[in-house]
Amino acid sequence: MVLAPPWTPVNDFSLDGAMLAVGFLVVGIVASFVAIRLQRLSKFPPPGPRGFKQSPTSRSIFRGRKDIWRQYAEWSKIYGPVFSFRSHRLNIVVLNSAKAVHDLLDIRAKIYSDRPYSAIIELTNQNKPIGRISSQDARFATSRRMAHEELGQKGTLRHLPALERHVKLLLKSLMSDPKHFRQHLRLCQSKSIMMAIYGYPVESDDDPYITIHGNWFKALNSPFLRTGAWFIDSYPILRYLPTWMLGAESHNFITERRASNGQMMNVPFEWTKSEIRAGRSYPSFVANQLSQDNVNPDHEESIKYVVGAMHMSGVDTVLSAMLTFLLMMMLNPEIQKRAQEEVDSVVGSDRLPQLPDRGKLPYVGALIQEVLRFHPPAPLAVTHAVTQDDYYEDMFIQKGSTIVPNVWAVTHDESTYPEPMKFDPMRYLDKSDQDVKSAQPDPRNFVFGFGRRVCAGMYFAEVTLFLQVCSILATFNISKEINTDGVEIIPNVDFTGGHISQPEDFVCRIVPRSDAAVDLIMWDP
Ligand code: HEM
Repeated sequence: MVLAPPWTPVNDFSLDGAMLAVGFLVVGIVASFVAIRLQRLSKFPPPGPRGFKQSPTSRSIFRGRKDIWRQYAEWSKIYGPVFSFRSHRLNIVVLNSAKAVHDLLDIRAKIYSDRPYSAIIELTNQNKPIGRISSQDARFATSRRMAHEELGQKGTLRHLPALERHVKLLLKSLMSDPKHFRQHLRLCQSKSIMMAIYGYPVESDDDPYITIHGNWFKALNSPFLRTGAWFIDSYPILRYLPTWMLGAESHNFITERRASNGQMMNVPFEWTKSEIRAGRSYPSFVANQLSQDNVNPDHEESIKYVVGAMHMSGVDTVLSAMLTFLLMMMLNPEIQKRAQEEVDSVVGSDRLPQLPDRGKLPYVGALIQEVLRFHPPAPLAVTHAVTQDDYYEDMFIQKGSTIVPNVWAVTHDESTYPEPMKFDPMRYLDKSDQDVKSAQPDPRNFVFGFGRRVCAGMYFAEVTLFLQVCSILATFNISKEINTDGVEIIPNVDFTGGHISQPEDFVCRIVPRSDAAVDLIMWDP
């Protein structure tokens, strides 16, 4: 006799079915729970100061601390080289190491070369110049090509005689009125930029274009324009409200900034057009581009926004490096002397340095690299944005995140640049033939930005820097100023905040090196 198992149900089929269904349900619930957990786990953003939201405290960080790059570098010691935080709805990812900036902004440039959308930038009409347009906009590639054509290596060389003339005038001003070196350096760079891009001859500090640019720059560096500082960048719908509803301070800022951007873009551009119509134009960037066939209104607008960005970016960046150069020469007389000896041995004393000397002056080249490393003119470069979801070392970086390259942290990373606060051009020179690897990475790979957004005026910047630095070394000694008690004034090594950071005001003595140097400065061929 075969006994049925005691647990055999009367109705086999329905009980099995019910149990199976319950089983599937349980497995399904567990599986989806695990899947959701796994997905959440795998979508962990880079670590960072969580709960750091836009609050009165964070507002003071964004708007208060001037050297925010140092704040970020301190956070990177806690959270790692890639950290993130939120400001309202903005995801902000800060990159603090050479590896991270290279891996993401150079190697993955295809998706990391956009600019973050910003309602405040749009409201202030700053969204059209090349520095702000999206990498996905059709005008981006043509604008970059145009900039390369006009102020790349070949294009810059066309302006060399004008650049040398402006440096000569700079030397004359430094000799006759050394105390106002900041104004003279600024004027020299403004002359060079305005001539190269608009063909406009800036005559003096009182020139109306110098004033327009000066006002524009002050606002650029205002804490108002710091990444994450604006509530409406997180809630762009608010940009449709009348601006007075954002408060009097914001309303005034937006109104003034809009007018200032308009002036920067339109006034010099219209001046060049009128010169062309009158048949008198220097072969500037604008004149060259407008003289091409088939320039339609769209193309004309692109030209206007490329040169506008070059004007905006090209003056105070170089000025920053030149001021850091003077400060470092004053504080490091032995480095100054060594550089002067190199210039003397290559250039001699009967002419000023010229561009072809550059390759024969390795120490001066290294000195300029060290100036750029010691204080990058744009310590946080310009923010990028990522155009699709991405992972980096298991961290999830959400599409649209704002990416902040902390250039200052990279150039002050002890593992790459030992004793980062020491000014030492020898970092880039091989100490001996056997010790080739001792040379540290060229900071120009970081300070001029990354990937498809790398500085569009890099070559022009390097040429103007070389001519100014080298000509000053050839003709002047820079030393500490003496106060009325006969005591040397030791300057603070301190820098302004903002997108483009420069040494805070300081004093120094700038004296011609010899009678021969005076003759050289005064001699007009
Ligand atoms: C020492 C001098 C300079 C430094 C350190 C510097 C640095 C930079 C940096 C960090 C960026 C952002 C790159 C990025 O987003 O990754 C940039 C962009 C730019 N720079 Fe420079 N710059 C200098 C001089 C100049 C000069 C002289 C010009 C013009 C003649 C210029 C024109 C531009 C333009 C147009 C952009 C925007 C490029 C874009 O968004 O596609 N810069 N620069």
